[in-house]
Amino acid sequence: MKKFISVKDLPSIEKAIETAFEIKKNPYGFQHLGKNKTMVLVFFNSSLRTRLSTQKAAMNMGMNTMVLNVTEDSWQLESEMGVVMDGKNAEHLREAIPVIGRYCDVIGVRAFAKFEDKEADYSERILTQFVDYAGVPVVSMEGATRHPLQSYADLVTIEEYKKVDRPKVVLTWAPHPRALPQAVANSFVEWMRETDYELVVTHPEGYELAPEFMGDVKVEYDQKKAFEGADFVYAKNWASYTHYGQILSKDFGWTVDEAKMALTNEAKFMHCLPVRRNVVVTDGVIDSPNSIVVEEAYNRQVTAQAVLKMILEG
Ligand SMILES: NCCC[C@H](NC(=O)CCC(=O)O)C(=O)O
Ligand SMILES: NC(=O)OP(=O)(O)O
Repeated sequence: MKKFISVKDLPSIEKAIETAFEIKKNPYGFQHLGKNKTMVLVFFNSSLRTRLSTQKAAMNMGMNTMVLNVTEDSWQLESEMGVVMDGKNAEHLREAIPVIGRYCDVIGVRAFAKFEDKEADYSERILTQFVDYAGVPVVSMEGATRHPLQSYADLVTIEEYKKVDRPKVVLTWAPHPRALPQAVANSFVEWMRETDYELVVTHPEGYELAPEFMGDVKVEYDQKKAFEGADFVYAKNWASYTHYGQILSKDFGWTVDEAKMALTNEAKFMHCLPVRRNVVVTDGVIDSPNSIVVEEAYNRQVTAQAVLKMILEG
């Protein structure tokens, strides 16, 4: 595997699941692959899980890791081509990326949607430059439109907990005080479409995801109806795609609570984290035995390691 930006980069979904379970059983069995190799993790945005799980994954593979936080104490990096750089940005990605690439064997990069320009976000302006100029494989640690490491962990988590071959998986929008990217939701849909699960997406009107991600996936605007018989409930907030980056609703009627979970087939509750308690989900649901958010987060380490294995094997 030469890069990991979307589900399309995998050899196959079956092989990805198989590799993840192989790693989960034997996390230290592949250290020879990463010996004397280095991964640089570049963060344009905050992180807890991705930062730690990806570093741990690289270490388990025998690799060294370095982390670059593009924040106020590093050079601010320009991503737009052809600009007169007389503002705050001291260095262009066009130089910075190949320089980073010379210091390592794999680059991980996190660059969220900025919500300033839909075209810049949906063309993955930053991530694409990394892929084009790094000279080494690039792993997305959440781009503007996708979060493939998250979705891979979500898939493996569902595979571990499913009680039927074709579980009903519900992606539900939930309220949030801030405008969050569509990346986790887009990616979740993209990965679920590669399976034969029954996928239902529920959200208020105006929160439709980009058609290239949704395809013919069913939208059920009645959240309670969507929850009926669900085996997995995956909650996430995202800002509007059509009214790009706007918050159209903060309706707590969409919070995932015990009454709605009672409509499901004893569904497991999932969220990528970090989560706003009693806004996105009630304490009662996230603290219940059906909440699998911590194991889901642990699987971030497992699947990051599986990605590195597939990359290091070429
Ligand atoms: N990688 C997991 C989610 C990251 C990001 N969440 C956030 O920014 C939450 C921040 C807050 O709750 O203030 C998102 O939704 O894409
Ligand atoms: N789920 C996830 O990506 O978490 P972080 O934003 O903390 O990395």
